[in-house]
Amino acid sequence: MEETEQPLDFQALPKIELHAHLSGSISRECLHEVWVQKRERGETTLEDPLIVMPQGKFDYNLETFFPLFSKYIYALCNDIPSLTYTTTSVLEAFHADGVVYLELRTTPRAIPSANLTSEDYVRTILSCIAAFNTTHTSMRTSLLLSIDRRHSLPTALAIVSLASTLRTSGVVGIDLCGDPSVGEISSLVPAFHAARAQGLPCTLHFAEAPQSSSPEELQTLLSFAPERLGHVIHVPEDVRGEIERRKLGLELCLSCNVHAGMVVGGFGEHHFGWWWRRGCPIALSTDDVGVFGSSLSNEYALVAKHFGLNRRDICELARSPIEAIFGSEEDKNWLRKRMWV
Ligand SMILES: CNc1ncnc2c1ncn2[C@@H]1O[C@H](COP(=O)(O)O)[C@@H](O)[C@H]1O
Repeated sequence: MEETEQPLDFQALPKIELHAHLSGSISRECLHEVWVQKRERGETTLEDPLIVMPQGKFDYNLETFFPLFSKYIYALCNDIPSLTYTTTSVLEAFHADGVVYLELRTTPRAIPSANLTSEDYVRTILSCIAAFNTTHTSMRTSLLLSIDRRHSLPTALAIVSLASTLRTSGVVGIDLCGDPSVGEISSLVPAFHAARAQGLPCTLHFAEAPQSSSPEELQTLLSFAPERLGHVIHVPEDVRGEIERRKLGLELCLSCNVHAGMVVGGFGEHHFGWWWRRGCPIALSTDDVGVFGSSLSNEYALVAKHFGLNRRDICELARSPIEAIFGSEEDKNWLRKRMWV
């Protein structure tokens, strides 16, 4: 920040969040509340979330991070009341942090113990979003459906088909996510071709770890013609050039990358510095604020501090993802009027 400037209120700054995984965005306090309720009703034998994920612990690496979902959070958020409660709490937290446009993403999952299909799961999340959009008109939220790297082709195709069916109900695109150390991307090619054929925009976790950054994998991912990429960490120079040429939207998650040890050198060395003002829209994003503990307003504060961005730069940065949202032209116009200059 420049010496003469008033300090910027990063919470009041209208912000766009484009890379937030629903289950990873649930705060541990919220998980604890769900756990207390379930324990009182004799519905869970799980350990207290505040013991499993102690307050103040944010240094999850990729080995300890992914099992949090499969072994714990999914076992706790496993019926309509817990899904509704946690989703609404996530929406409230983004709203309170000054987010005006949110593309939340989630992996459709069936919950047989509650008799829920993966479509029921997605419809439950969509109805929370619709209710919140109605009551909180200063923030607009829509949903991306995530394909996990470990999914089989039939599952991935079913997710694309579900996204297509639910387009009029708040689904705006497809994401590719999951543990970067597992999964064979080439088997999923037909699913992304199907998404393309149906006009569904795509964002992909890209070069997130060395294991998921081979030249073959990066070329395969670029062949999906994605509109946006997430993380973009281990990207060779020629591929960076291609990303710049295509002006792809970039979802950069600084705290996640630093806390999880996915980048070296800390915040000041983050590749945000390389991508800033290269012509690609940049959406600073939280990834999993429930796990890594940094709100979107804090991500803007971190960038201002470590890269010396002044008020005007921050407003330019906050506006830059308008063109990269998967929402409508009307959403873009609405944002153009609301975002600070
Ligand atoms: C380190 N960053 C990341 N990289 C890759 N995938 C991630 C992720 N953070 C979250 N997920 C994906 O999102 C799921 C949880 O939310 P949903 O159940 O879908 O709402 C995780 O299981 C993982 O597949």
